[in-house]
Amino acid sequence: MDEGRRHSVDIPIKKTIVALKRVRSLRDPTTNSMSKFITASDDANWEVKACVRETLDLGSFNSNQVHKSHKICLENFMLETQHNVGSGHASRIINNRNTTSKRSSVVKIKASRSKRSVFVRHSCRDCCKRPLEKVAAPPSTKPMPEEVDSCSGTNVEVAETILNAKPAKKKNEYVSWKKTSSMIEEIGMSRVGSPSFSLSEIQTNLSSRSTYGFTNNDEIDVVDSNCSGCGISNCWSRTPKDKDPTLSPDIEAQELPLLSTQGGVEDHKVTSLVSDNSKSLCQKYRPRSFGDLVGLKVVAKSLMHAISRGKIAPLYLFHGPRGTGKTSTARIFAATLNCLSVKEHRPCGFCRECVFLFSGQSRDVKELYAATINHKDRIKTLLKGASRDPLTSQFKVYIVEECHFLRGEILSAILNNVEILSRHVFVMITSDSDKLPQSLLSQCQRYHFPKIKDDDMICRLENICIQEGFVFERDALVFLSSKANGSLRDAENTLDQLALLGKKITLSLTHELMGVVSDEELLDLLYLALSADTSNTVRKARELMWSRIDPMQLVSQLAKLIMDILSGGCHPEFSLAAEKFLGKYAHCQALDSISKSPIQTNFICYGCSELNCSGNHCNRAKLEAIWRRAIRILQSGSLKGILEKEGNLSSLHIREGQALATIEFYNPDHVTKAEKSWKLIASSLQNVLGCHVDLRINLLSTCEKKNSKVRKLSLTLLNCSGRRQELSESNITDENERQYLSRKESIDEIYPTDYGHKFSPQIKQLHANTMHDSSCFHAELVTGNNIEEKAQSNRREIPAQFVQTARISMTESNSSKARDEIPYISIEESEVPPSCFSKVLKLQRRLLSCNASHIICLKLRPHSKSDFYIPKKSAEKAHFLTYDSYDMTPSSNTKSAALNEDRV
Ligand SMILES: Nc1ncnc2c1ncn2[C@@H]1O[C@H](COP(=O)(O)OP(=O)(O)OP(=O)(O)O)[C@@H](O)[C@H]1O
Ligand SMILES: [Zn+2]
Repeated sequence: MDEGRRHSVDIPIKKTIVALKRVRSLRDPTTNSMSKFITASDDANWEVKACVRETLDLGSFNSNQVHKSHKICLENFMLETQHNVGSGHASRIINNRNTTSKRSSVVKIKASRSKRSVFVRHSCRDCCKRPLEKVAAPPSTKPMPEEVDSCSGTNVEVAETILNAKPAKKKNEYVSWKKTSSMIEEIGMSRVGSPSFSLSEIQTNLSSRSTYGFTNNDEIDVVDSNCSGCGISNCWSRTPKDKDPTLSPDIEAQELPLLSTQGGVEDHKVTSLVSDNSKSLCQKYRPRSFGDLVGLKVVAKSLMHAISRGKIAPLYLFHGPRGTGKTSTARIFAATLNCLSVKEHRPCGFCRECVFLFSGQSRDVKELYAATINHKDRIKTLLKGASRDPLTSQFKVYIVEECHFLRGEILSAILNNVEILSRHVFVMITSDSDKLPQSLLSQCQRYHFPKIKDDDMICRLENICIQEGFVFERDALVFLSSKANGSLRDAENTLDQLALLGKKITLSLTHELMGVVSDEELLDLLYLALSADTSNTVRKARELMWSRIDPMQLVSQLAKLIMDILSGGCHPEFSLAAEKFLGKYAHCQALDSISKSPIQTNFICYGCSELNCSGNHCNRAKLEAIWRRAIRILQSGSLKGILEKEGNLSSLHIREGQALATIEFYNPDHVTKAEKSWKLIASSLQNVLGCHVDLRINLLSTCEKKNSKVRKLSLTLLNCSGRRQELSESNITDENERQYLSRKESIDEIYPTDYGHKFSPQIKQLHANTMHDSSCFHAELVTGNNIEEKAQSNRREIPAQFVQTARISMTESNSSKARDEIPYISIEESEVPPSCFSKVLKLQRRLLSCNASHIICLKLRPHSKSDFYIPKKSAEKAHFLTYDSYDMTPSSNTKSAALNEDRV
């Protein structure tokens, strides 16, 4: 359960090897601990002195079990390994669990995809014999040679390997030594020069064991060994498994915290003590309280509530991508379940249970790999052990890693027993929940661990950098996060590797380490390629490939960049590259065509069916990114300035290749300006979105600015293809808007000149007369000379109901009743997208039922003003007509409210 026990170091092997090749020559042994990487480096020199076993610890140690001299020893080892000094002479003996089966610590080196895990077990008999009190004692001041001597000749750690390569296929989850050795070779241990690490010896030792890792102990403890714990930070040995009577009270009395309750980077300081240098960042910053978890608020909250309300399920499933905190959360959960503190913040990190758990000494919390229990006998043993009451804790917790590897019968055994067991919790962990059978999924409480968002990751990395005293370029961290694919562990590991190069984390260094080309270079290449400069393109591409990058990587980066540019509107996280691209190469035709190519997907309002979207369910960041890009394309500086500072794209709906964009201002002057240039704005948005854009320009009152949730009462239907001036009670009350309205008395200001000609003088007059009349509705759904006629001719395309309703209104409007008392609706069916018919109907019905004083129908034929039909009497009361728009704006307060409540 402890750090070392599960995996002291999680290193993606390939990445590390590549990184180390680069890093090794540059590292500074006084500042950088390479110990954990040496394990994975293919040319590390393993000919070391006897004390190496202590220094080889890959960072697994108990944070309060530190020993300065061993740190020195470690540093010395670093030097020695580099200079190939000395030869190991400590004998290596495979830990035999059948002896005084005690703790050892395990280093797991993960080959992330292959699911192989390498466990390197270390134990140190001499060191381990030291009583624990020594552990907590001040760091030894003994000179290093004494330490070396004290360690020499002892039996030392040997590598043990479990390769769970394909356990699902293999019945025997323990892979043959052949595989083991090849794995060791793979991680660089083939270079072991000293007898202590000779493969043959390990082989002999390992092969002398019939099985690996398991004996018939009544409870399975994969990592037990015969080491009783030396208390040295760099030693992987552990204190005895049996409860050390001196430990718990002492620790409690000393109040030596292993972890914080508040979370945050600061707290880790406490835990790191002297041995920080040899810990990987992942270990050092492993979360130890719910507050430490990044990007897992919901999960943390839910688990905390479960505990505080005593609703503990017997079976949990934590699933999600790698490196997102599943194991850490499981440990925190287990710690909280058993924490003895009565205070609010749990796990406290101080109490006996917390200390035991986080130091890997808890006897009641066990972390198991599916492969290790994938055998009938073993699961039997495990369940037998589980059936006993917890030894010291409140709950026995079994954390089963990679549970998708569990065989059907094993899983059934667990599921059959899990309900019977009391005070036992199984936490199943998997990164591949698709492989899990339904039986498991339906029995457990599932928690999904999403990929960590880049922003969260950047924030975390920044904190770490500050805490570690790194000088960093934020762009480097942004880049790191973007490459981590949601895995915080990956990001931390890469940062760790970068830190080996020095305390300056720069973008260029990051690029180099990760073997990628910078955006700048990539854009240059893309520019060349798209501007048909073949020879230079080839030259540039060669240059890049010869310098450092793999051709496939280059192609993949290029493809991604192009995708980013194409999707820049919908994925603002990618827009950095796209922005550069557009800003720098706006003149390039080919690039223009890429960036302007239509985006077919409805990416703004996912499944949003609300037409008058307030923007709440649209992603604000995305809208902002689109808005920024649209502004940038504009030519006019003054318009740009106004839109940038005063304007806001509040919503965007894309349906069937048509977009409806709403932009908002708080000042009528800005609205006027925007209206005058609406064509420009619409076309720049069109460029960004790649589809036809209908624009709405809204004036918001200042009180709306204060409370952006308060929206005007308005209702918009379907895709507008024009603008709308919104007049509602909210803006009427505002002084600015009053001014705005009064200015609008001149009808020519209402519509820009392009459209002015489309309106007859009567219509214009009508607008002017009714502009401030808030007693009537305005509806404008429509165009067409003869709705009935059109309905007939298009009957097949228009749902019967729609036609019928249209007829009704037509009929009603033509009835003997005065037209000014009857809502009149006519419909230009050809312009109504079929998907919107039902909405037209709903609106229509609502209007009919709410006794609107007047509904004016404006038949619009954009190029023929004679087409306008306005019932004369209605016209007197008519309020406001937009054009060419399926749009209605209720302006009476009460009616507006009624309508709004019932929004389609
Ligand atoms: N949500 C997170 N909050 C804080 N740290 C995290 C988080 N996720 C990952 N880390 C960092 O990554 C390291 C590994 O996390 P952990 O082992 O919990 O991930 P995991 O999801 O269990 O991964 P895997 O599935 O590969 O076992 C932690 O030590 C921590 O430094
Ligand atoms: Zn506690």
